[in-house]
Amino acid sequence: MDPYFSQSKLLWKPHRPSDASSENLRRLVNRKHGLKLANYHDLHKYSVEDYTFWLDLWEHLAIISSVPPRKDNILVKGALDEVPIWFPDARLNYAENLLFRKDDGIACTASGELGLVTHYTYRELNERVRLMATALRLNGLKIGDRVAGIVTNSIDAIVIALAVASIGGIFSSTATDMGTQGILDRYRQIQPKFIFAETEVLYAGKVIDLLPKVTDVVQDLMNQGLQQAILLPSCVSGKQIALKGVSKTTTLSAFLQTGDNRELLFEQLPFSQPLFILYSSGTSGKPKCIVHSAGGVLLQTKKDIKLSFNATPDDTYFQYTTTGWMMWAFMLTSLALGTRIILYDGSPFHPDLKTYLKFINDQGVSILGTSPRFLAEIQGRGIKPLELAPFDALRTIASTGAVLTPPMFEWTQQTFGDKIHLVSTSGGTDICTSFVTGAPSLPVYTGEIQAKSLGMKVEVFDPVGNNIEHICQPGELVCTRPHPSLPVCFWGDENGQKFHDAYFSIYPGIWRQGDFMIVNPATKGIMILGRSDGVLNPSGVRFGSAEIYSVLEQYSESLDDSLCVGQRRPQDKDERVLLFLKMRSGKTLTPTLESQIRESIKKALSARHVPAYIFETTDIPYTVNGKKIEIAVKQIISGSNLQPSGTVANPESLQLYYKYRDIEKVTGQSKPKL
Ligand SMILES: CC(=O)CC(=O)O
Repeated sequence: MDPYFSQSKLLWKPHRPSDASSENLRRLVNRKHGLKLANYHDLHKYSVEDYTFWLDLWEHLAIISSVPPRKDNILVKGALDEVPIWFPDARLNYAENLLFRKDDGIACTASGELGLVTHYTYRELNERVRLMATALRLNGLKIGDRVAGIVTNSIDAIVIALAVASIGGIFSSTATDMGTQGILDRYRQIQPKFIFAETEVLYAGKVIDLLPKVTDVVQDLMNQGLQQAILLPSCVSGKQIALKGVSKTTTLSAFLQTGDNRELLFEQLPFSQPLFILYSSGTSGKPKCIVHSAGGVLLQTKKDIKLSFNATPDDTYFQYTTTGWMMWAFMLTSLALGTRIILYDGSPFHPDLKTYLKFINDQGVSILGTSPRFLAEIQGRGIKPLELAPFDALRTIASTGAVLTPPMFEWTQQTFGDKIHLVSTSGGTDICTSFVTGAPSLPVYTGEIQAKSLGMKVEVFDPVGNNIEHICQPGELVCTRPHPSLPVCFWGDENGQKFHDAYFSIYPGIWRQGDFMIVNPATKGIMILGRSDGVLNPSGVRFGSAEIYSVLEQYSESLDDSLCVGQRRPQDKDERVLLFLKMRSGKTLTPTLESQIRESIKKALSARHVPAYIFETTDIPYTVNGKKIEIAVKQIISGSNLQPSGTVANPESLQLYYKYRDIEKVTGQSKPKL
C-alpha cells in the first residue's frame, strides 16, 4: 500500500446516504438533463465538465433573484484574463437572500465568556438591518462604497454587514485583537467611508480598552476619506464610551437615530457586484485585499453549508471564528438556509474549556465548525466531552484552518461517537469556500478529506504542470477551471498584475493554491500535506510538514505544539529538516523523549523523514487567524531578514528562531545527530 494511505481505514459510513442534499441535487441533474449520474463522484465529474451545473445548483439552492440567470449566457470574458464574469444578466442581492425569513424563529444566538445568552429572531434581525441600512443610506452610503469594522463576532457585526450588502456597499472587517499597523495596512488600501469600531472587549477574562487603538486608526483614516466613525457600546458593560477629541465620531445609538422609518430596500445588483474584501494572511509585506463578489460568495458558501454539512432550518451551526477570518463570511450565509448561527465572542478557554463544551451542548449545536488545534487541546487536556454532556444534537464536526491528521481523525470520531460526520475541509480566503470538503453521502476514511467540492476542478500538478494525481504522487493543488467565487480582483491592483502573480504565475491560466496534496486512488479521498512553500525536501525526498505533525500526535500529553521546517542557508548544499517542540507546562524534552520521537517518525514514515535537529522552543508563531507560520521561520533560519506583517499574532516569537541560522553554535556539533 502507498505509505501515504497506509493508515487509511473506514471510519464512518452514512446511515442514509440518499438523504444527503447532494443526492437531491444529483437526482435533479439526472431528471433535468436525462443523465444517469450514479453517485457523488459522477456528479462531481459533470460539475466540472459542464457549466450548466452552476444553473442546476442555483435552482437546487433556491437563490432569490429579481432577474434570473440566462441559460445561454452563463459566463463571459471579464476585465482580468483569468476571471470571467458569471451570469451577466442576473440581478440579485446577497442580504435579501439571507433575510428571506421574517418569522419569530431564532436566527442568531450570541454569547461569550460571561455566559450570557441572547437570542435574535429573524423578525428582529430584519428590523435591525432596516434601521442600520436607512441610517447608512441617509448618511450617504452608495453602491461600491467601503465600510470597515473592527468588530467582535456579535449581532452588530452581522447587522452592519447585511445593511451594507442591502445597499451594495462593500464590507470588510478585522478582529479586535489586530494591531494598529495591521488594521491600517488593510484599511488604508481600501479607504472606507464609514468605520464601526468596538470600544471595550473582554478576552480571556481581561477587559481590553480599545480606545487608544481606535483613536489612532480613525485619525489616520480621516486623511484617507473616512467620513464617519461609529463607536459600538462596550462588550463588557454595554455602556457607550466616547472617543475624545476625534472629529466625525458618533455613537451607534446616535447614528441609528439618523435613520427613518422607510422600508428595507435590497438593491438589485449584478452577480459579480463586490460584497466583501478579505485579506491574505501573508506574513511579510502588505496584505492583499481580496475582493469577493456577492453572487460568488452566496452560491459557493450556500453550496458548502447545504451540501457538505447538510444544513437545514432545523440546524444550529456554531463556527468558532473572529470577524477577521473568511470563516465568518462563510458562516454568515447559513442564514440563507434558515439555519440558526451561534455568535461567540471570547476565548474558548475562559473560564475553562469544559464550560465552553457544555455551552455547545446546551445550545443544541448540530454542526460544530472548529479546528485541529482546538480538538488537540481537548485531547491534550484529557477531557472526555461525552462525560460532560450528551451532545444529543451534534451530528457534524467540521474542521478547517489546518490539516486534520489521521490520528486526530480517529480520536475525534472515537471521542464524539459514531453518529458524528467528521468533515475536514480545505479552501481559503482567496476563494471564500472550499476546494475539497465533506460529502455526507460518502464514507469517511481516516486522514482523508472525503471529496473534491462540486464545481471545483481540483487537480494535482508536478512542478512542470503534469497532472500526477493518477500515479498517486503528492503535488501542487491546482484548480484548472474557473468557478464563481474567484476573486473579482485585488483592491487597488489596477492592472491585475499582483492578482496574476499571486495565483497564475507558476502555471499559466491555472490557479495554484499553494497547498501540497495527494489523492487516494482507491477512495478518491484527499490528504493535504501542508503548504507547498513549506514542503520539506531533504536529499530530494519531498514531503509535507503535516506528515510529521501526524506522528507527533501520539505525544500530545507532553507536546503542546510543534513546528517542522526546512533549512537551507546560502552555504548549505542540501536542505535539512528542523523540528521545534513546545512542551506542555511541567514537561521537558528529555534525550529519551527525543529518541522516541525520532524512532516513531522513522517507523511511521522513513529514516529520510527524521529531522536533522530537534529543539525545544517556548513559542510558535501563528497568524491572527490561528494558522501556524512555517514559511517565516523557514526564511529566518535560512538567512533572510523578515519584517513581520500585522498578520502575525505573536511577532515576538519570531525572534526565538534567528539563532538557528548559526546552528552549529547552538548545538556545538558540526554535523546533525541522526
Ligand atoms: C476553508 C478554509 O480553508 C479555511 C482556512 O483554512 O482558512
